[in-house]
Amino acid sequence: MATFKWQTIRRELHQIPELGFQEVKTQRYLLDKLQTIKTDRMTITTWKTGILVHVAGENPAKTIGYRSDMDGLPITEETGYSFASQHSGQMHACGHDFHMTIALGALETIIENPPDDHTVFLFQPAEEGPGGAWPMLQSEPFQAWKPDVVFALHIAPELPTGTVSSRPGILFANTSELFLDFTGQGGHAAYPHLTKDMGVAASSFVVEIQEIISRKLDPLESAVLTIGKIESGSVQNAIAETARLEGTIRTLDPASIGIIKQKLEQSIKGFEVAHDCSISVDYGANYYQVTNEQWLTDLFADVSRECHIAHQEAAPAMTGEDFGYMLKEIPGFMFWLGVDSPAGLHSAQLQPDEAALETGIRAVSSMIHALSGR
Ligand SMILES: CC(=O)N[C@@H](CCC[C@H](N)C(=O)O)C(=O)O
Repeated sequence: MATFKWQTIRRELHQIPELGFQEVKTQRYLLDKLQTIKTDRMTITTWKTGILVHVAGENPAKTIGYRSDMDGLPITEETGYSFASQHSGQMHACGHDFHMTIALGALETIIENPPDDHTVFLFQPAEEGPGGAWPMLQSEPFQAWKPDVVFALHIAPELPTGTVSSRPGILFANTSELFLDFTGQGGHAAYPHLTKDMGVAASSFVVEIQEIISRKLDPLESAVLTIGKIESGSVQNAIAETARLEGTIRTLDPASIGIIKQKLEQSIKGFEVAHDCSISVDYGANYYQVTNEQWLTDLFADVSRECHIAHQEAAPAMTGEDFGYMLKEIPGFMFWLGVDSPAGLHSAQLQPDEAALETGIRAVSSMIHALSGR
């Protein structure tokens, strides 16, 4: 029965994905659900499209924070779900519908059986971009209830349901978005010699910059440079005057991001001369690495085993998370929750196993209780 309730909530949230700082319906939905479980112990406040919920402890010595992200992605869903996204071109393709449902479930468990310490549940907007963690961290409501310790989870499609995974130290990478705009001389497709073709320039650029990782960075450093979107031209028989590339840079060492940006800028200068064009670069949102505190990660492994949830050591991943900014200021950790989906994160076919909702709720609420009074 309880599983059915969380499944319903997850499905309702799945239908209303919204992009970063546009989570208006999502916020309304969560506020309505929170009203149904509201007690005198709970204080609810909003910040932008986010929500903070304070639950007073029985005998508080500190505040424990738990964070869920809220936003969807600009991806057109291809799951075939009967409860697929009702928002055209937007999808919960990174599991934030799961994350929010689990936070609600853990909150309800905590209300039913309050720990000694205070708890703060953070529903944070804009994780996929432009980044809600950093401004939320500095907001007045966050500072008023600032947790002494904070944690979060992320679904892991490649791990079996009923399992969790984490590691001490670095779990997620440093990231920087990358937006490049090429401008040259367009013209008729039949007269290429009279133009500066930005379709050709941008395509060559995508290929050339692969060498930054393979030839210009120390091979012992872990790094990714991905162009995920290419846009150029408007018709088959004209040469494009503009092109836009959108991508992301990822590194495990924060210093490597600077090296990659410097090499990129050198390539840009060379390309401007070689292709007689101008190229502007914008690094968008930058996230700091997720670094897990050793004692908290160890405690989580013990808690998981005690509640019969299989725990395995994770490897660092090149995914990014603005939760890294919270962990930079407050001791904490993040863990992966197995959801056994053949399609991965950011796939239009992502189908996490809803049985994992119960595992997530149990893992989070048990960890809050284990932390309380320590
Ligand atoms: C867990 C996850 O998938 N997070 C996102 C974070 C995106 C950061 C930013 N928009 C960027 O692309 O650099 C990820 O793509 O790893």
